Amino acid sequence: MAEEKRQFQAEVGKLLDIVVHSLYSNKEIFLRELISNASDSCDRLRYAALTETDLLSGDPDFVIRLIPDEKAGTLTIADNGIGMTHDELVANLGTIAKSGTSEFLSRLTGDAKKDVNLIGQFGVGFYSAFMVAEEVSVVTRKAGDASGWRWVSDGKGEFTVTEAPEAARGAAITLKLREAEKEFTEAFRLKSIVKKYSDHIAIPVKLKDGDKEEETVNSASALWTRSKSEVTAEQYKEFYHHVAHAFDEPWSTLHFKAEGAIEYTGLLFVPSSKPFDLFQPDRKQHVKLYVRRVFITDDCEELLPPYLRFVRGVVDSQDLPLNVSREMLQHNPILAKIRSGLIKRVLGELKKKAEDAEGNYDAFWDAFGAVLKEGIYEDFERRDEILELCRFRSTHGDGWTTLADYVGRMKDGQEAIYTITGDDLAKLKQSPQLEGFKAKGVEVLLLTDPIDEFWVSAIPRYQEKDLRSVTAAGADLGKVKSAEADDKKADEAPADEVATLIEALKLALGDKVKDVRPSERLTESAVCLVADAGDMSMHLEKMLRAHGQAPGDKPRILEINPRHGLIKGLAAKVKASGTGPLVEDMAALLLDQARIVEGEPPADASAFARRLVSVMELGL
Ligand SMILES: Nc1ncnc2c1ncn2[C@@H]1O[C@H](COP(=O)(O)OP(=O)(O)OP(=O)(O)O)[C@@H](O)[C@H]1O
Repeated sequence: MAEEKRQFQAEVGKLLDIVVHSLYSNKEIFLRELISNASDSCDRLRYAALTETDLLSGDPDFVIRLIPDEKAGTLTIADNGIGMTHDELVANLGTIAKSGTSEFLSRLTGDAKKDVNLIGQFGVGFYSAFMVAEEVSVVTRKAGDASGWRWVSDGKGEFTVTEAPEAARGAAITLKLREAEKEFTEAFRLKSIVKKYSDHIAIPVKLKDGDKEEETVNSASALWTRSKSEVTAEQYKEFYHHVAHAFDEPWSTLHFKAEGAIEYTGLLFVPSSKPFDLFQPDRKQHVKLYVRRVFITDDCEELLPPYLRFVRGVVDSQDLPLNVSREMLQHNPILAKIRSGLIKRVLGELKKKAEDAEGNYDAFWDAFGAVLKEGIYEDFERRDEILELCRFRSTHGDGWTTLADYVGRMKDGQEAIYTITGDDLAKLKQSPQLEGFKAKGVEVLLLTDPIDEFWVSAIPRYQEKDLRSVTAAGADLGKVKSAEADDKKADEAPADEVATLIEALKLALGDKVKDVRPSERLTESAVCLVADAGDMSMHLEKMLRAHGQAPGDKPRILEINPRHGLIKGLAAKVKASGTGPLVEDMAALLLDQARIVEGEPPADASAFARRLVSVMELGL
């Protein structure tokens, strides 16, 4: 077959451009990436060979070889792992299969300093070879195939693929080093890079230094099988980088051995920064499953629930059978026990860090709180435990609060834990719905994650206290004692005038509102909109509408503030001279204004403008 020329997918082109223009300050990490890929490839073949032993024929011992050639100025990283077919080669090294790639690339700014952090979260894997090489060739043969392929590229938009009958099983990546990067042929330099980043790789990494005997340059034992006292913080970190394809510091490292009826070892990490794909719809968990040190899968949903998908690492079971298939994993009682053991450990660790002043729990919460909160309504059994781990913004100061602290601050007569949902903290704080609560010193939780809408309505109670939205009708503020707020009663428009005004407003607004009623919650604003008990909250409706799935506009309840000058004036006017076009215009303006404060446009913008102008003219 003749040489086949192909273009990189546009996204790869863009990524390569950034890589080549050297965003990385430490280029040596290319070796970690390539060794990491080689080790994954051996892991996958080891697993495949459990059922198809022929795949290992003639070459049963896995090894990764580093072959520097000073004269030619090349470095080869060769493995005898699973290798790639022609189509896999084209797909794996010509496209990026990660979900969210385009979205990620669109976030790059072109400013090297900012982009380097983003790229760090994303990981460039194989493509990092182009940081040091002017040309990269990959010679590969898939285990079980008779013949192989050669892939060559200078990273400038195109690559070629030709048949390579001589290819050995696995993959050999040869880098033609740039003039300035020739140091990567020096044995001493390579050894120190392997020690630094790849010591924990469970497969031997061998280096041939000139005429000297080939030597193994890593420890080549699975890190999680070593005892804690033998592993340094640096080694844990490097292992985390390898297993998570991450670049940040782990926020927390859990290394443990469960013994008893079911035995397994775990080495788990909680990252310190958000991975770029945290909110992908698949909500996949990321802990790899091993059985007696043989890699089984990195796609085992049963291992951890979606609300712990920020956890990275490995679990190695003693008890599962080696030939465990995906179907067998599905309702496996051993796996179910491992899963609850892992959840317990992770939640226990979070609790410990939350109680430790030095634990930097706020940083964790900032990054992953929104994910953990999914557990409040998905893991009924551990709901209370998860709720205790949650942190909230509230009208009480600027920091985070726990629910327990909130309950401790509840006022005499306050029956419920009050919440308000929205998408912007600053705007929420200004919401007219909060006025009455602020006046009575009643604290309100300010919830701004999309997930909040769902769990708030799903959990009715915490410590025997109802959770109630301030925007829902019937938020019984009346029962909360407050001398200052009670004084304001005296300021209200007379009850009969208010009743007449309400009738006039109902008549003018018709079915645009579900009801009109006097408000207890307003102190400074004239009006606000609230959802009737049992109706969807306005914020949820807005969120659904943004996703094109909301039911039509539901009429809301318009609350009026009988203590507000405008309402008092309007009530007196209606009492004295009845309703008319001006009152109708004002009614419509009041409703539109309440909508605007909720972040919604007036129902009819031109009618709104016309009414506003005519009312303003009267004021002159
Ligand atoms: N030595 C190898 N042997 C077999 N397949 C390989 C090898 N190196 C890379 N691949 C294939 O190419 C794919 C892309 O590799 P690349 O390093 O870009 O990404 P990755 O390892 O999947 O993820 P990350 O970018 O997070 O490192 C791999 O998923 C794998 O399928």
